[in-house]
Amino acid sequence: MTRTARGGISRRSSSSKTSQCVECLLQRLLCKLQVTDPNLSRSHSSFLKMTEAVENFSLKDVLADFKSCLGNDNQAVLMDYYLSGWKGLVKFMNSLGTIFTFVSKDAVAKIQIMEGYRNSAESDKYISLQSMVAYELAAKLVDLEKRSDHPNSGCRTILRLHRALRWLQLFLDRLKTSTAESKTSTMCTNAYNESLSNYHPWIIRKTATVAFCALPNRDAFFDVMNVGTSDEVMAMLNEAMPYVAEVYEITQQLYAQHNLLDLP
Ligand SMILES: CCCCCCCCCCCCC/C=C/[C@@H](O)[C@H](COP(=O)(O)O)NC(=O)CCCCCCCCCCCCCCC
Repeated sequence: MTRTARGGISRRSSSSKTSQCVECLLQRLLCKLQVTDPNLSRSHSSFLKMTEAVENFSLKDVLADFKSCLGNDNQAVLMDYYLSGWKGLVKFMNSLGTIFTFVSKDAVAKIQIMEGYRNSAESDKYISLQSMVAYELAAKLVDLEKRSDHPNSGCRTILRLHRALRWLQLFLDRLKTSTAESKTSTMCTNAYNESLSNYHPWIIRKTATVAFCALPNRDAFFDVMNVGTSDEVMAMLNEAMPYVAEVYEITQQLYAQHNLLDLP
């Protein structure tokens, strides 16, 4: 199935009245959540309370993990730093409120699968994404056509995170060039539509799109990043984003080279 077919117009246009009804329900659910759960409020002051829970957390450290991923030669992507970066992102996402739990749960499950490999007897085979691909392919541990004997191979699990990393890259790129008036929900939705949504079924796409509406505004978002002033956030993003982009590109090439970009 091609990207276009998965996220395509045909699927969207075929879902007429039913889709509108479900969308309506999701919208109502979201409105209700925003009224009853103060954590979901978009107001700056209530969002600041959330930052208390993640006091010592800075997005700067998270993005630094993606720099460390590249090691010294910038060729291999080191697994432990990659997973550490993801764990930090999950922590950040959890601070955004319960509405994002369905996203973080899935990311956590995937991180745990990979940590399981890193703590197994084959730990050294999973030291980098490159060694993982070489090992799993040679040992025939990857379901290439259909999920069956190896439903949670490292290759397919990392592919899901890799696709999500593209969303992150596009979202942070937008944030980097945003102005005080820019809406985080719009930036997030556009980044999602250009990337991850192409791999998600209709119901996940709709739920994700509704959840994005609960994102805090840009200033509050910057506060929870815990990096400093807007200018400092921008400077940090300018410095860190090339590393995220490089990790993405190296992984993309690795998967393309081995025909692994469509793993079921
Ligand atoms: C900032 C707001 C966070 C928005 C997150 C955007 C991503 C939305 C993705 C919705 C995923 C829904 C959950 C289910 C996914 C799975 O079906 C699906 C396929 O897996 P399967 O083949 O095993 O079934 N899984 C995936 O595609 C992997 C999704 C992993 C999502 C991780 C997103 C982490 C976002 C980190 C946020 C940090 C933001 C920092 C910005 C300053």
